[in-house]
Amino acid sequence: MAITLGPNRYGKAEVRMVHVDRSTDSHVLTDLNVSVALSGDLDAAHTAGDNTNVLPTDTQKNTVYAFAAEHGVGAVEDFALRLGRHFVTTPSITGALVTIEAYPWRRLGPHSFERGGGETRTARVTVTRDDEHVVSGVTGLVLMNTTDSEFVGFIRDRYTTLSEATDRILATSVTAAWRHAAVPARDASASGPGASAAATETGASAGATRSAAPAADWNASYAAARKALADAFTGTYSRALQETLFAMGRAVLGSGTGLAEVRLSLPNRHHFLVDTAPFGLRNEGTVFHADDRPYGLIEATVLDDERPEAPRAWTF
Ligand SMILES: O=c1[nH]c(=O)c2[nH]c(=O)[nH]c2[nH]1
Repeated sequence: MAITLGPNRYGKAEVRMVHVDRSTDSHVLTDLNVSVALSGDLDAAHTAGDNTNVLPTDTQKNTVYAFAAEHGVGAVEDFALRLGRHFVTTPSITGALVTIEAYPWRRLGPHSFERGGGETRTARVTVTRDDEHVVSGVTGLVLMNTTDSEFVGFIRDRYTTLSEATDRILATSVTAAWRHAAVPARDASASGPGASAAATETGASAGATRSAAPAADWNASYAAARKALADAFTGTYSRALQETLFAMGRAVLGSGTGLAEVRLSLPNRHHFLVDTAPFGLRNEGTVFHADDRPYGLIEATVLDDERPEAPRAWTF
């Protein structure tokens, strides 16, 4: 039996960083959870205990803080790209995955904020010597329709007890991630705080084959995609959560230019009508039990099939 080392990666996970931009009287608060995973010429670290090629995860964590201190944060996609491009300048490191969760804070005043209980914005950036991918997304976006949802016509076998529902609650907590077809070239993306510093770094992007695109307004793109998700959920008469999912995926791809693919994961947050007959009361769709588990889990990828696939964007 020959035992060899398979694919591997390593990095600092979940660097919790809060950044306060004080450059205006109205402070800008950014609350992030940043994870880094690096790959490259790391066989000897695993097989011979030789750390010559290892950039410590502690250094990776420090780099996250240092980049924010030096350049500010800006859109999470730009911050992740700056970090990823930096890490692959280390000779032994050929690939970097930077994932970011951005926690929402609602402004209460110029320097006061209330933590939003709502959704988390996400970014997943992969950088190698040859290509770059940006996937933006959202998780924990909880939506409910109190009507305009049915579920009928499904298979019935000897184990089926479910009644057909012609008017039910449809609720879900959306996890969605959408892939941008092109990534702005280093110079084009170097806008916002610290742009000049980022633009003057020497890096691996020189000579790499990347599909260059104009500087992206990641924040506007995120807002449009998020609105498309909510509008499609609200506006679709649903014969199954599967149908709603596809409508949401189509809406995201149509929400802006340059979106190639969206992956959706939608738990069906079941709301069961409570039987009030034992109390001599009718329940005409007013009193429900919100069940937390088990739940149906509806997942799919929706693609613009004129754009090339990019499995590396998801499986790094
Ligand atoms: O929208 C639904 N899709 C299903 O596949 C399913 N299965 C089920 O029991 N309820 C539902 N609802």
